[in-house]
Amino acid sequence: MGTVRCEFTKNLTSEETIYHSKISTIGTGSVGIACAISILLKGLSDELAFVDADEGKMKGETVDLQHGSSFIKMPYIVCSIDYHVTANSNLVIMTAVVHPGKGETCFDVVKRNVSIFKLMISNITWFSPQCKMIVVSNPVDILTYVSWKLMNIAGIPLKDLNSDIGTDKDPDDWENVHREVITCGCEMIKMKGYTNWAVCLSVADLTGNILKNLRRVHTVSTITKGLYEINEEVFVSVPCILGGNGIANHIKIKLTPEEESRTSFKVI
Ligand SMILES: NC(=O)c1ccc[n+]([C@@H]2O[C@H](COP(=O)([O-])OP(=O)(O)OC[C@H]3O[C@@H](n4cnc5c(N)ncnc54)[C@H](O)[C@@H]3O)[C@@H](O)[C@H]2O)c1
Repeated sequence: MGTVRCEFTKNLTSEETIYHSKISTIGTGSVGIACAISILLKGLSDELAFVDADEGKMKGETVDLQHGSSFIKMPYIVCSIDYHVTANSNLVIMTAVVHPGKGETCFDVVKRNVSIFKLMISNITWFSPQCKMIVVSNPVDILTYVSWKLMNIAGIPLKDLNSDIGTDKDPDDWENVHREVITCGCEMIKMKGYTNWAVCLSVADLTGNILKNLRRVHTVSTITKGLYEINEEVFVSVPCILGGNGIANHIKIKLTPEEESRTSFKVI
């Protein structure tokens, strides 16, 4: 008498599974798990791997997801504190972060996060030298600003309808939108302690563009040395063409002298 499996089916082909779009998420906190769910619900991955330093939490999240895997039609969800589990990923999403300990200054925490980041990068590239990476961990970039003259609805520039848009003279006070973009993250953190859904749904959108090589335009934070008179290696959110090779092109926006002056800053 053979195993139940042998009695139940007759095997015709190799059982070895070939995966086509493996995604790994480093960090299984509120952002890592929301990214995973957003990606799974879009059916973008056929293998998902998690790495986190907190083994108990990581295993708990993984088993919880595995229990629901029949509803998302993606059975292969694995985890480990060791990066070998990420081997041959097409895409790796970095969400790991450490928070300030008692008496730690902001600079202490930044230093610790930089060391973690370096370790993550070396491990990820060792096991998946060809992968693309999306970094969600903060600080993502040091500067976000709106370029009003390019804002349009159905191709009609809002600046043509209201030449004072975004200025002190604007009767509609559109500058308030700019202020809200800058402050809404902090407001949400005051309300729920963290933010995750909007950013992770956006990460899933970027993931689809990369895995399907859609070459769509997204505003993402990228190195901008040489653009807009920026002479240092700083990351700034600018519109980019995103495809299978990651960021393929910057879109060169024509800035007014006033907008360009906002890009001049000192790197400390
Ligand atoms: N870009 C955005 O718009 C945006 C939005 C929300 C959050 N974030 C950022 O995303 C990051 C994650 O946020 P979160 O709410 O998920 O935090 P979290 O504290 O819930 O999760 C972080 C996870 O990282 C893990 N971790 C810590 N050190 C690690 C290491 N060395 N190796 C592997 N895992 C490690 C922790 O165990 C934890 O599970 C933060 O930097 C946050 O500021 C960015």
